Amino acid sequence: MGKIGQDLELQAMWTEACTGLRDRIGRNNFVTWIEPLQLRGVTDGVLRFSVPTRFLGDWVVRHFAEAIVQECVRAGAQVTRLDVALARPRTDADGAPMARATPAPRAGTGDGPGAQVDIGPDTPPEAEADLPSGPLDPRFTFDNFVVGKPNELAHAAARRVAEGGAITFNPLFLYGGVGLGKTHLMHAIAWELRRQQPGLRVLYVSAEQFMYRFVDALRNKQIMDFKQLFRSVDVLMVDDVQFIAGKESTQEEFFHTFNALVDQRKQIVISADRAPGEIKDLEDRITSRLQWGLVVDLHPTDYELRLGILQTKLEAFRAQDPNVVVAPDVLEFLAHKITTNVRVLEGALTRLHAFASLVGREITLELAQDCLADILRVSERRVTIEEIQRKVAEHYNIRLSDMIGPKRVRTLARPRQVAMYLSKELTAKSLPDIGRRFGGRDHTTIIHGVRKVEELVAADPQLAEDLRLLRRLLSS
Ligand SMILES: Nc1ncnc2c1ncn2[C@@H]1O[C@H](COP(=O)(O)OP(=O)(O)OP(=O)(O)O)[C@@H](O)[C@H]1O
Repeated sequence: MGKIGQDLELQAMWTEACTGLRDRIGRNNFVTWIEPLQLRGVTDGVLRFSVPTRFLGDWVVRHFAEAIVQECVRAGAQVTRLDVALARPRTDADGAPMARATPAPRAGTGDGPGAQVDIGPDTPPEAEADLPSGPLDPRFTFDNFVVGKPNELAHAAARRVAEGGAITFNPLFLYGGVGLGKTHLMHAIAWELRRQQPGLRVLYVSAEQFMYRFVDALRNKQIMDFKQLFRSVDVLMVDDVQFIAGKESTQEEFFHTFNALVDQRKQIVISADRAPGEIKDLEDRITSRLQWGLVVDLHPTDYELRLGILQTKLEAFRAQDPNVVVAPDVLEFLAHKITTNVRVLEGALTRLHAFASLVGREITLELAQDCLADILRVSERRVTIEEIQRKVAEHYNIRLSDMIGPKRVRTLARPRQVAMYLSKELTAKSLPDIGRRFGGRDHTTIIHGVRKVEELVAADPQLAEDLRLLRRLLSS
């Protein structure tokens, strides 16, 4: 048979094998991994493919070699293994075989039939040379992280991951309200891993960056580079994962990235503002994967932790400028008053420090109250609906998801109404806003809930006591 006849026969065989492969490994895998392969020929029982990237070649050999060989045999080819080489410009215009890459072929790690990857000169791909990680804040280290009861478990888990030893949980999922130290802990892990193992490929991105890079890659037809980058890291850290909720393609890509890394036993660290099960519009399969490892909650700060953070910060300021003197009762006062989040607490101290440097005298309680009047005013009424829901759920021993969910049984409905009532009383949110935070309920449901509690409380001393206790907890 002439060359053209052989080429046609080869093409027909490959088309048939592809049909089998699509059924066997699923459309997504097929489009991602098999479509970019170019069958160059068959020599001595070896299927020879060219691949656009080294990563794709490695991946195909590791995951699909057996399937490819079997489907080709089924389609009539007499082959026992495959060989992939990086695509190179052809050596002449009429399609002579492409030049083989220079170094000796490396044995593939593939399962099943023998496979070889010939991946060209031994230059690291871009992903290995320079990982485009999101910027890490130099202040966000373990040394600067103050540990207290509300965050001790999250801190211990982060430390464990930062040791970089055998993976004990994957992923580590850190969640908590605004400004409670999630990003700080993520950066601390990345710093520590980089310090201890400089060769480790640690990639930290916010979920937003993940999405924009994905969209960019799609637009610029560089999706394989994108996959290569995210699947070739040793540790992947994604901050604020709730951002991808409702964004279908990004979720899909995140899902595959996640699976690929877990398959390779690479560590993943995720943060979010709430527990996996409470992130609305996140696909179930992602929610369940996020729960595979260790899910840890950063609780709202308590007085002792806030005081500890203030003392640590003040020490840092004083190391730079020993003339700054802040009376001890000022820190206690701030730790009592500013309960919203650590970011606000830090902001208050920074302002005091700037003020003290300017006026050149000790910061007394009076001066602090003056200087921080606006922050203190806001703090006094800054309780969030999420905090209220969490505290009320804890108090009545129900799950937070049930507080927001649709079930109407009395044991859930009453705590829900209490939380609605407190949300109305302690926050400045409108009724429709509150409704949205309670699983998208209508504002009339909130009015009903508030009235119900008002009605009951007059006759039910236990409920009155519950409300008193909850108010105290929420304002401390
Ligand atoms: N335990 C802590 N010790 C020292 N600093 C802390 C601690 N917790 C939080 N901070 C500081 O509070 C600020 C806010 O923390 P961070 O940015 O980590 O919050 P976050 O939980 O990621 O919030 P967001 O949801 O807004 O992203 C940072 O400056 C961080 O250093």
